[in-house]
Amino acid sequence: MTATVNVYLDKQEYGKDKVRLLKVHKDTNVHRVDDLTIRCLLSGSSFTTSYTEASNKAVVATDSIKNTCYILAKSSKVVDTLELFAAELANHFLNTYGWVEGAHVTIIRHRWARMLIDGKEHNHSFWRDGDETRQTEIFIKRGPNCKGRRTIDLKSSIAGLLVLKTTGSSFEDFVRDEYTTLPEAKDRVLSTCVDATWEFNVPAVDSANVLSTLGQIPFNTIYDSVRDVTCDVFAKDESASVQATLYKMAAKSINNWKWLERVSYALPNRHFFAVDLNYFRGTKNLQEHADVYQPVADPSGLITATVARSLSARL
Ligand SMILES: O=c1[nH]c(=O)c2[nH]c(=O)[nH]c2[nH]1
Repeated sequence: MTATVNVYLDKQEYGKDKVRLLKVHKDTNVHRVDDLTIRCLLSGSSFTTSYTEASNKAVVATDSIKNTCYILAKSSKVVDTLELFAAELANHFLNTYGWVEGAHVTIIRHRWARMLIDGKEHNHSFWRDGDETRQTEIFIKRGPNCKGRRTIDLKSSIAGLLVLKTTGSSFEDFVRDEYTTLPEAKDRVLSTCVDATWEFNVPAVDSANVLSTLGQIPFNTIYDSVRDVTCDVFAKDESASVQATLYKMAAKSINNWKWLERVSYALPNRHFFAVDLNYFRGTKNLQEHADVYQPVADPSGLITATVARSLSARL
């Protein structure tokens, strides 16, 4: 006889993923678009029996969750501010279904840049100018003791911003031992695909005040600013390493915005190695002679860090 192992449901969340939606803002004849991919996940102890006892009594169908995304996109005035639209969605599920304890919404916004036609920005034609996306993730929970309170975890990010600089980057003075083959580089190509995430400091609020509290945060300006800082520091820093440049980027955005608690970066170091052409008539292409490089897709370095506001800076 096999012994029965005691198990329990440790965690659960369910909902709809990859809800695709294009909102066209037609308030003037200069149309704007928000091309979104949405994930809405619900959680709470009432859903336990759907896993453990095959009871669907509490289950809001994921199909209804998908429909809700479209219905709110129709009525919402804030689709163009991802954080607020995500909050509207999460709030809707908590307000509509009293047994939902947590609503977790992630939205990805895909890029559409306005076309330049005859030298002018076109009113209603767009092109995809890169794979970079803007994202936000909000998790609103009913207060554990006070059901009318809401705690809000909110972070936003830029993913897939591909950048490259051809000088102003070195990597020297690292550990040299029997495992080392990498030469010191006084001047190298630096390229990375930026993932940057900034976490907001949002106080717990009454359910009625979720949207008005969040409405005070200039989310779109913060997004533009973090993106600008990322590019500005990348371009201007005389980089000693990806680590050192990353830290400057993150620290600058925390300094710029009182709302930001933590800023994280994940920066793959997409290597470009100077090709040794010495075999061909002694051609010089290493160190200060380098101008022909081989991009190496794999493996890449991966440098990650989170920089947080220190307690003294909060006072
Ligand atoms: O900026 C860098 N950081 C590293 O840790 C590292 N390691 C390496 O091989 N090249 C680099 N570059």
